[in-house]
Amino acid sequence: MNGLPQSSFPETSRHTSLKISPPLLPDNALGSAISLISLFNIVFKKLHPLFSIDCGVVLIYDEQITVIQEAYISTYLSDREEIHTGVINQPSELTRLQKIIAGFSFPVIKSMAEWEEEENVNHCLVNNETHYKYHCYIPLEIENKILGTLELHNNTREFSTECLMFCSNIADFLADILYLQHIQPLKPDNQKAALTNHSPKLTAESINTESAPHTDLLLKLNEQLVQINESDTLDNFFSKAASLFPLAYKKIKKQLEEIDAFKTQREDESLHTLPGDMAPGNYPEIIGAGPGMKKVFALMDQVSGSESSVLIMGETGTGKELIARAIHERSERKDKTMIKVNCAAIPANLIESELFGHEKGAFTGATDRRIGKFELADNSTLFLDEIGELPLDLQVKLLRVLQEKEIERVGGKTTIKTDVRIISATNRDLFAEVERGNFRRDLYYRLNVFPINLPPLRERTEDIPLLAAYFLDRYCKQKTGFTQRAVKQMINYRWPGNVREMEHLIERQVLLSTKPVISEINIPAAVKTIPDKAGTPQKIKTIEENERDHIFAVLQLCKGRVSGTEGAARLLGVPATTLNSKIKRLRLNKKHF
Ligand SMILES: Nc1ncnc2c1ncn2[C@@H]1O[C@H](COP(=O)(O)OP(=O)(O)OP(=O)(O)O)[C@@H](O)[C@H]1O
Repeated sequence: MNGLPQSSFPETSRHTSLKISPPLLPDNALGSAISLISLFNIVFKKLHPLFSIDCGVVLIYDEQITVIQEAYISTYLSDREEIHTGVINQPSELTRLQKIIAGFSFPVIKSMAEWEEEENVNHCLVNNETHYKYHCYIPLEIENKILGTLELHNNTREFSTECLMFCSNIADFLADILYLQHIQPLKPDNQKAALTNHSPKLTAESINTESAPHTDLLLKLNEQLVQINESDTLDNFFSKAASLFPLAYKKIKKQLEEIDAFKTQREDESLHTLPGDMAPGNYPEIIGAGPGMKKVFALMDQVSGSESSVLIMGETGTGKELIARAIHERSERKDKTMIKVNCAAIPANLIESELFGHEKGAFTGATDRRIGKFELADNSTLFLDEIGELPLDLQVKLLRVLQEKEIERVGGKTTIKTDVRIISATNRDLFAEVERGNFRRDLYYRLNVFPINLPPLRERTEDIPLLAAYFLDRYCKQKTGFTQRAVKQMINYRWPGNVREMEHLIERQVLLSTKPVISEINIPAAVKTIPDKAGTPQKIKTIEENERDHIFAVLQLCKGRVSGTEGAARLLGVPATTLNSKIKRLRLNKKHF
């Protein structure tokens, strides 16, 4: 504002938070100054982070547009990260440049270069040493009458169409309020008509002045605003403003909501960055930095070096096997491979031979001697996965082996000494199974020397971004990351299949997404579940899924062999050709066995 005296820019308030500063009460107690500046501050604070506007000015002209009656200036001080607001309430005559600006009857964007070319001078604010490079002027207009101008100035960033659109709406609200406050007191009868005629958006009801002269409204406004103090929040301010200017408030609120929504959308589309202080600890292959996993890591530290039996409990896919392997690999037994038995995947009639081995001819089909998993795990660790599925008769045998530390092969006559450390895992509530009589109490206590509970993924959402980044890196080195939206989607999902489900989802997402950043996650629709024996919800599998899982388990047991006496076809009771075509149809891959 060239020509405005520097002394007429008193420093009124500094805003660093969402609190409203005490309202300025000028000598003439202009209610309008207070309300407009408060609104202007709020609006500018919202506009600044969104469009990087460095300076905003509201100029209010006199009736003839020859004098600036009032002006509010909000400047963003980047070095101090704060907004500084000034008010002018001494009328001053419009300069040549200001007359041009006041003559703009529609929004105008001008650069420093354009001003210099057209007027030989750039438009700059006298009290601000910055010569702004980009300018935007929006008339505050009601019914073709210019009441003032909303000016916006930027140092580095050009004004976008989006910004112009938003700010034009903001200018409309400011004009509404300006009009309301500067209207001359009218006779009550005329007032309603005048207000409705001038601005269809403002009704008599909106200012509730059916009989009172307009000055009453200003007094009321002043009274209310004086009550606004340091402790008032933005919401408080708005609820007070709402009672005074219901319609204008509604519009402004809508606009601010739109700005917020736009901001959220921009944030959602921005790249999610991981906090830097989440470096892996002792277990780089296990991702987790939240309190839940830290507790697990501390327990692992305590038990790894010992010989104690460990029972790992947790829902399916929470990483029980991963933890078991990590414990083994940090134990004295690490030089020998950990042996795994999945108690749920082996048919009941074969589990004994699987665990303890059999002699040749021990039963029909036992054409060779077979070494059991216990013998294989000698001087190593035996990982008994899904221990809750072990049939009761085998629970007795297992307990005896654990107590006596020796086994007998099925059909064998000699006992074999074994030195095996047991780590078992279950996704059932094993203690509840003991209470129900499905699991032997003595075996439970023998296995549960050192319990580790793995929290489900939905209870450690802080680990989700880390796990997502880890799997993205594993499945695709070319992709750079996820948007905030994608991370939010993952955090809000319940992950019934836990980390395994997440791993598969990201693997799939990598294939589906063509962009370098994964912007959206195809979260599965809610699946229906039925409780299993233990009451744990289980996904309802289709017949094909069930068939696939069963064939997969038997093939795993037979190490991928389909035909022959030790082949899966025989165990499943179908010809090898039938099994082969099923394997093909179900897209089972032999390389997995
Ligand atoms: N914290 C983790 N960090 C990295 N990968 C993990 C983590 N937890 C689980 N995974 C991965 O998720 C998948 C499932 O883990 P795992 O097989 O250990 O789960 P589980 O609890 O034993 O499952 P189930 O009960 O179904 O046998 C594996 O690929 C594993 O590597």
